[in-house]
Formats: sequence, C-alpha cells, structure tokens
Amino acid sequence: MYLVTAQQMRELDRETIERLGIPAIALMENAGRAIAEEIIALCRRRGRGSAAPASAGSYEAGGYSVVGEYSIADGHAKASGSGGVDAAWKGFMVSDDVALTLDSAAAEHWLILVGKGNNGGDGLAAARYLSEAGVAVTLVYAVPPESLTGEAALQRDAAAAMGLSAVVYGRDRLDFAECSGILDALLGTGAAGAPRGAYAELIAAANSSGKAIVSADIPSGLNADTGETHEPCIHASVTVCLAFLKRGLLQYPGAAAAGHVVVRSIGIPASLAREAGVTTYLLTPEVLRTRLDVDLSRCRSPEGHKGTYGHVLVAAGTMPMSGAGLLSARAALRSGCGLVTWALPQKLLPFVIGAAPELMLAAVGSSPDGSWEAGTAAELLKLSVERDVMAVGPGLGRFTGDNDWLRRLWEETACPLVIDADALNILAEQDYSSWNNRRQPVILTPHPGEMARLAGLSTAEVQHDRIGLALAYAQEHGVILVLKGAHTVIATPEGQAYVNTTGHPGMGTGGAGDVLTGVISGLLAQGLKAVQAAAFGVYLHGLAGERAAYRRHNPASLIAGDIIEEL
Ligand SMILES: NC(=O)C1=CN([C@@H]2O[C@H](COP(=O)(O)OP(=O)(O)OC[C@H]3O[C@@H](n4cnc5c(N)ncnc54)[C@H](O)[C@@H]3O)[C@@H](O)[C@H]2O)[C@H](O)CC1
Ligand SMILES: [K+]
Repeated sequence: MYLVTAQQMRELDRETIERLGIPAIALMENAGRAIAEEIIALCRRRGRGSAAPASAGSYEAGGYSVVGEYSIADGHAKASGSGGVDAAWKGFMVSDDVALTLDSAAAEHWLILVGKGNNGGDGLAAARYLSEAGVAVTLVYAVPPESLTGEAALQRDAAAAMGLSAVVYGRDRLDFAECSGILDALLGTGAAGAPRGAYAELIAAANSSGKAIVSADIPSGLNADTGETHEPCIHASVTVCLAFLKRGLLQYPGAAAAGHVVVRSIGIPASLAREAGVTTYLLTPEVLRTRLDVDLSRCRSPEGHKGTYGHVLVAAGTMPMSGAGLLSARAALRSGCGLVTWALPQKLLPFVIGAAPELMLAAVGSSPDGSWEAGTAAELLKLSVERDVMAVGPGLGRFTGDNDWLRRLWEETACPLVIDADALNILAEQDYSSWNNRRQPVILTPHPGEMARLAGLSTAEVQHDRIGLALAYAQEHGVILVLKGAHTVIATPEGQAYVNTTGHPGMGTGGAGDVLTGVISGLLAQGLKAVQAAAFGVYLHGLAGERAAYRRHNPASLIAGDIIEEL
C-alpha cells in the first residue's frame, strides 16, 4: 500500500485528470460515494441499521445471488408460502445497492461540515448519496457557499438543486446536539497551517459535541505529511482516506486523531503512483512479499543444518547491563539463525554461563570491572571473520577510546553491521561520513532519543516528521535506518521507506530494542538482504510483541523476554 504526501497526491490527481482524461468531478463523485458508504457502514456498526453488511455475493446452483438480507426471489417465495426459493424456479430477481442502503436511515441526521476547497466538494457529493439513502443531512458551510469555485461549486449547485438543507456558519442557527453524526469535509490536503476562523470554531464544536465524526480524506487540522495535529484538530472515529494513504495518518499524533482509517479507491490507478516514483509504503505482508521479495514462510530446508542458517556475533553487555547482551543473543537465535556467539567482557563471563545454553560465549578484554576496552576491537575483528553479521551496542556502556574502537569495526569488518544503543551514541559523536566506505551494509536502530543525537536535533524535532527525517538521514549517510517507536520507520539509502504498524504499546519496556537488534541480526545471518532483514525483523518483532501482550492479564506487565518467546 503506497504512502503519499499532499504534494504527491496533488500530482496524482492532476495526472489522472490531464493524462488519463478522467474528469475531476468524476473523482469527486467517487470520493463522495465512498464517504457515504463508509458513513452508512458506521451507522450499521452502531446498531442503527437492521440490514446486515452486504454478504459476499453467493451464487447458488439456480444462478441467483443473495446480497444483504433480501432478494426479490425470497419475496416471491414468501408470498407463495414456499418458505424459501424453490431451487427449480429461477424467478426474476433484482438486488439493491446494499452499500448505500440503511434501514434505520430515518433515525439519522448528519451534519456535513463543508470547507471551501475540494475536500468540501467531496463532502457535498457524499451528502447527496446519504440523502438518497434516506439519511437527513444539513450542509454547514464554513464560508458563504457563493465563494466556492470549480468542482466544489458544481457540487454546491447539485446539492441545492436536490433541496438539501444548508446553513452558513456564523449566519444561521446551528445545533450539534440535534445530529447523529458529523462529516468533516472542511480541510483536506490543501490545508496550510492551523485551522483559522470559522474552520477552527467548527472543528472545536464538532469535537466537543460528542458525536461520531467521519473525516473526508484526513481529519481537518492534521498535517497530511507529518502527522502533526494543529490546534484544533478533528478527532475522528473514521477517516475515509481517498485514493492513497497519506503519510500523516500513520504518524502520531495524527494516527490517533484519524481513528479507523479506510482507504477507498476513487479511480486514480495505483500504477500512477509507481510511475510517479512514490517509494514509501505501509509495511504489510503484501509489501513484504511483492516489494521486498521476502519469503514470509521462512521455511527450513529439509537438509539444512545449523551452518545453513548463519552465525551472528553479538558484541554487547557489561556487568550492570548484561541482560541486554543476553536478550539480543537469544532473540537472534529465536529469529532462526543457526549459531550465535556473544562476545562479552571477560569479567562478565562466569555470571552468564548457562544463562542461555544455546549461545556460544567469547570473553574479550581483561578489564577488572567488566567494562569494554578499546583493545577489544582486534579481538572482535578476529571473531567477525567467521561470522555472517555483527550486532554491536546493547548494554555496551561507554569506555575510553570507544570512538576509535567503533571506527575500526566500521572500517575493518567484512560482514553487515547492526548498530544499536550505546554504539549509536558513540557514532553520534563523530563525523563518520569521513570513515572508509564499507562494502557490507550498516543498519542503525535508534529510538527517537538516539536519533536526536545522531541527527543533532531535539527528540521533539525527530518526532515531528519521522518518515521525512528517516529518509533524509538514510540517504545522506548511506545506511539503513530503523527509527523505532510507535509505527517504526525503515528507510533505505535508495530513498524507500516502510512504515510498520504491528506492535503494541506494552512493548515500551526495557530490552525490547535489544530483542529487535537480535531479530534483525538473526535474519541477516540467514541470508536476507539488509532492507529485508530490517523490515521483516521489525514486522515480526511487532507481531511477537502483540502476541506477548495479549498473553498477559494486562499488557503493562509485558517484559522484553516475553517477546522473544513469541517469535
Ligand atoms: N480531483 C478532485 O476533485 C479530488 C479531490 N480530492 C479532495 O480534495 C482535497 C484537496 O482539496 P483542495 O481544494 O486542494 O484543498 P482543501 O479542500 O483541503 O481546502 C483548502 C482550502 O481551505 C482553505 N484553507 C487552507 N488552509 C486553511 C486553514 N489552515 N484554515 C482555514 N482555511 C484554510 C483555503 O482557502 C483552501 O482553498 C483532498 O483532501 C480530497 O478531499 C481528492 O483528493 C480526490 C480528487
Ligand atoms: K477533512
């Protein structure tokens, strides 16, 4: 599933209209219909509708279809008292447009908040379809309707010609308490800055009304690119996103303001997005399979052996943070690699023997306090020769000479590097663009605080536009960047970005990041390309976290080791 910016959406709109010749008004009609269908579906889900959602068309031997709860054939059958359609009788049958039918329409009255632009136009089109379904609608113009132009003006005139009731905010009486729902068609991808004037007042009133709000395309007040929510911003139950998923709907706080996001096609071909060079995706199994060529089955070869699945070297842990090394190393094994060697300070070794019998341990250095030493770089380089990937950083701590230590690993290892935790903090202190180029990829796995240090920004600035920042950093530094957090972003030096939505808030617990480092390293060791291992690793880590969270009486009690057990 593509993720687009507002600008990319405008270009795709224009391409569709000008190159394919599909009129803008047709796209708007499609948008309006899609929005109306989702509002009707919401009303049903709220239990207001008696018609069950349209069942999949099931074609019986007699060649008739049952859609929804009613068909003419059933009607005939009931009339004839046969209690059901006689299979031999192939009565004439007509089904209705279930998606736009609501039995309880009479109980519904929706306010349609109409902005000046095409977002407002979408709302006006939706109002006509809702009215056709028997839902009472009142158009609430944020600006005098005569100021609408283009397709929005066409929709305005059509709504007026249909006699839809309309009020102008600030001029006419308006009571949100009288409605059963609100369609937010104030601002879409053409918005700029915080909502102003009547728009801001209508957004605030809608939010405080307590009514269910459906947003057209994006919640008004949301930055479509960054997920930043202006003050005020609509808090929607459902956002009907048109054509392509907007980046801002996946980035918090926007992701929270959007409610349930449903992407609806309106006639803009997905191929245009590919041709336009859109390379940001929602990370789904489909994207993993088709874009990243990942074998989701992770099947094992019948003649495989531990050597088949690669060998991970983990350089991690100190006396106070031995667990980080253990978590990473165990997670690497659980991700399916064949062997894991955990390189750790000599002093630490006796305490972790047997902690995970499946691990091989390699004591390095001779520091009396179990910290790392600059001289261990040579030992790690020697160990890395027989390993397929090196993970460095979990529980590493800081030590004298650590800058040169990391530089040696960067410049002299011949295997891919996964750099996490304190190793990222070491990296952040240097201009590593001057270091020798590497033939093998590097994956950085910062949380927002570590990213802030790497990029020389505040954490708030990192969170302001996670996708944009991750892409810029990955391309500038030639690394694969895994920017952790709610909806982790995986960005590549070539400019692709994948946004992951698996995971659970309970995963905000010490060591969860160490586990991810192990998972990514374990997948790399099994031969996945770096971007495959990063994306698939994040995806699997999130799924495991979900399963682990649901096993607890309360997700708050989830701890990192639980995630490993669910891999
Ligand atoms: N081809 C089509 O018809 C399609 C339309 N789509 C829908 O169109 C919107 C984008 O429409 P656009 O006209 O570009 O902008 P908006 O409707 O979002 O509104 C912009 C409008 O609002 C005023 N404005 C801008 N910022 C503010 C602010 N901060 N406060 C107050 N007012 C503001 C300004 O006057 C602008 O004119 C898109 O989201 C879809 O809903 C579909 O994309 C399908 C194709
Ligand atoms: K909107």
